[in-house]
Amino acid sequence: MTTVPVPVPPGGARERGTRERGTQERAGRERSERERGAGADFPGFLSLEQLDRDLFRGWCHDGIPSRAFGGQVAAQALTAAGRTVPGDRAVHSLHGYFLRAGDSSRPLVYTVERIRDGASYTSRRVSALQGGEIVFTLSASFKRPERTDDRQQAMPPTPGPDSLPDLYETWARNNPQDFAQAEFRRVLDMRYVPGPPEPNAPGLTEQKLWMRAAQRLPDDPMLHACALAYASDLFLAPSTVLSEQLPRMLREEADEPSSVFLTSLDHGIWYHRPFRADEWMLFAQRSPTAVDGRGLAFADVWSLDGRLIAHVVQETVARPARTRRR
Ligand SMILES: CCCCCCCCCCCCCCCC(=O)SCCNC(=O)CCNC(=O)[C@H](O)C(C)(C)COP(=O)(O)OP(=O)(O)OC[C@H]1O[C@@H](n2cnc3c(N)ncnc32)[C@H](O)[C@@H]1OP(=O)(O)O
Repeated sequence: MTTVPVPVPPGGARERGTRERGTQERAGRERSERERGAGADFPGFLSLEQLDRDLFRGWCHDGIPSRAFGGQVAAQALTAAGRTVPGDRAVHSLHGYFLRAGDSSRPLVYTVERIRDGASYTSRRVSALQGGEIVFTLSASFKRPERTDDRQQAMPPTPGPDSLPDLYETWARNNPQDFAQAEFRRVLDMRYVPGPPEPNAPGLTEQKLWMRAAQRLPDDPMLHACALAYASDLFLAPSTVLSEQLPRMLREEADEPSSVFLTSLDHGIWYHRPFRADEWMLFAQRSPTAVDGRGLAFADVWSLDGRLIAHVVQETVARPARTRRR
């Protein structure tokens, strides 16, 4: 069963057998992760072994049952691209397609193509492979900084993160087993902003979350860009269908496994202004449409001091979950 357990993660009988088998496999894998020296922080989650000039290998943690977490694959692909770019250029946009489910028990190999090195802009294409098949493709563009006018809209009024409960505490109360295995806590602090009882406009779903890296990160802008990419794949998929269900998972009465199959199809990020991913970032998300088994969602990403630091767009497969094979 490859259903992504959103918004109410697994813990029910439906997924328990797989989970127990997974525990033994995971023990072996964690051992080998330690042997490889990968740490439980962003530098560890994004660490890549360089096999050749433009060829890298990385490992994904568990986290999304039966498939590698797309945010980690995208962030590792971006890390690989960044390793081939001169240090005076920062990433300003990326576009990726999730083509096959990644298997977190096996490494991913990242090949980087140097598409263009211009005077101002640098373009890279990355393919992430497993077993000789492409799992994810990324196009990323980097540029030298320029001094021009700075215009942005104002941040919407939002309760600050310090006034909101830790998302994991609520999660743990509702999903104790799942919580114990969540990899996300190792790298992300999260606060859910309670939304209005009714959507602001018919057909529109909205949700806001504060997120930041759980540990202080080194002063490497590329690492902060990759951390944002990682975090940005967590809650856009649910926001395409789950305006009511995401808040529901945070309440005590959340007891039913999700009946929705959600998986990220493609992902785009535009980075606007310098930021630190170890400081609070507000992901203000909205989804104006879901149809034909696909939902589209946008996130405006704000720093705590009201700077618009990025935009994220994602298309997601959103279907009723199959409980047995066709
Ligand atoms: C408080 C703190 C908590 C922190 C914790 C928070 C977590 C709470 C948020 C979580 C949020 C998650 C968000 C994840 C976001 C990603 O990370 S998802 C991972 C990244 N994306 C991917 O892996 C997608 C990769 N791409 C693909 O898998 C394929 O291209 C696609 C999109 C499925 C299309 O493939 P296709 O072969 O053309 O399509 P199709 O035949 O329809 O389906 C292929 C397979 O998909 C599966 N599938 C398709 N439809 C269904 C369905 N309706 N039901 C079940 N399975 C299905 C089946 O395995 C199917 O294979 P078969 O069983 O038919 O053999």
